[in-house]
Amino acid sequence: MTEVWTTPHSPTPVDAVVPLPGSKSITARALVLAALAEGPSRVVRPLRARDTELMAAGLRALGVRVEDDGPDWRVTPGALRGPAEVDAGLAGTVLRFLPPVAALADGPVRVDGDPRLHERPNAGLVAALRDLGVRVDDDGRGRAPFTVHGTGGVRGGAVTVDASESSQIVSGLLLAAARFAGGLDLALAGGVPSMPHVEMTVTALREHGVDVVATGRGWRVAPGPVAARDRVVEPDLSNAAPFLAAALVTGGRVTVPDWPEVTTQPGAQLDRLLAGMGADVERTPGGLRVTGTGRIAPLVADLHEVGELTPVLAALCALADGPSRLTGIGHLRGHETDRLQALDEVLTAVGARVEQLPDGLVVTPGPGRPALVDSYADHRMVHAAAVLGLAVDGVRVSGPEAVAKTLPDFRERWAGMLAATAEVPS
Ligand SMILES: O=C(O)C1=C[C@@H](OP(=O)(O)O)[C@@H](O)[C@H](O)C1
Ligand SMILES: C=C(OP(=O)(O)O)C(=O)O
Repeated sequence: MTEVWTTPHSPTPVDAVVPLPGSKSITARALVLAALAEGPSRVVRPLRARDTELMAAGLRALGVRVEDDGPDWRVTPGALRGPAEVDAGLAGTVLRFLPPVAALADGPVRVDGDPRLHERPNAGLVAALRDLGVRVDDDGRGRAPFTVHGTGGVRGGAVTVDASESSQIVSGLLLAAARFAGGLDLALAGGVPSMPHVEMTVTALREHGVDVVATGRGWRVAPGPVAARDRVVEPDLSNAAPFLAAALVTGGRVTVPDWPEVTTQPGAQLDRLLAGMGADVERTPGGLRVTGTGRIAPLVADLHEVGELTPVLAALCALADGPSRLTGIGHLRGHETDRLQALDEVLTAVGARVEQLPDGLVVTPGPGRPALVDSYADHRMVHAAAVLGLAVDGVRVSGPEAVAKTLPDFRERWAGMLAATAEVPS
């Protein structure tokens, strides 16, 4: 039977400190680079959630030792081997980061996952691997399931890549590129969304001693060793979005500790975006503090670079005091679900008016009404429903367990944030 979560309604202002576990994106890169490195290393304070556990399991299937060390991971690289099966679940990171690693293995590696994974775009990655001399058997559209026929090495060299549907195609190729015989000279065939995530990849590579330069057309990675390096993972700033949004919705205050001073995480842009929607945003010694002012201003923004923040921002837009326009996010149709369609359905169900654009959404708030909405197996749609439920009594969401993808105890943390509110003396 499908589980249904009645999201808590909170007419009182929240006042909470909400620590968050590690970044999904940084954990994924740390695991892959540790697996390709010259020697053993540790990933400290990694995210332990479905996506990152699948990444660890996928690397183990390829012959890498990834062992628990308390909450941390100890990674010992080994000869990459096939035949192997990689379960990518619904993780774009596993789908796009492991095939280039699999190409270095000495046998066939089959990549499969959830039914929705079969719909996630990947043609640019498969075409690039083929251009680099790797044999890949696929459905003709580059989508999972497919088999990468590793031969123990990749020629590498120059390649032009279509990454217009996902930046992860670029990141996946760059992460493994130092281990290609000729390195990689990657030129983009067109635009690429989520540039901060590509910068995160480039930064991580440099931290592992890899020589990577921007060329104007793309990036060039020199062949060479990947240095082993212990890495401490920053908190996941994208997962901070619903909690910080709660401060705006309730006119309260939420602090996320350990907010990094400098980071490539796209969630860092929440300070600017939430301030633009009317919040007071301060960096304090205790972390990033967002205080609601009682007003939620509409948002007109191009979210091309920070697409994964869209579900929570769109939920805020449905509660704002005027129409919002979010653009640059056509690629969200290929995320965990078609997020533009899903947001249209959910926001409409709770009373907003939504117009879908080819690359975005126009959201016009309306009187809130209770609704049963779907999670679409998408963690961030559950976050969006939770934000809506603070303001609109009676928002229920079916399939809330989707949060396991990046924040398995989301509901407990959400309840904890609201309980902290109740403890505040009046
Ligand atoms: O590299 C990464 O870790 C990610 C890149 C982005 O993917 P897209 O470029 O496909 O949007 C982002 O949405 C995803 O959540 C994580
Ligand atoms: C798009 C997302 O995930 P994935 O890494 O599976 O693409 C996301 O977490 O918002």
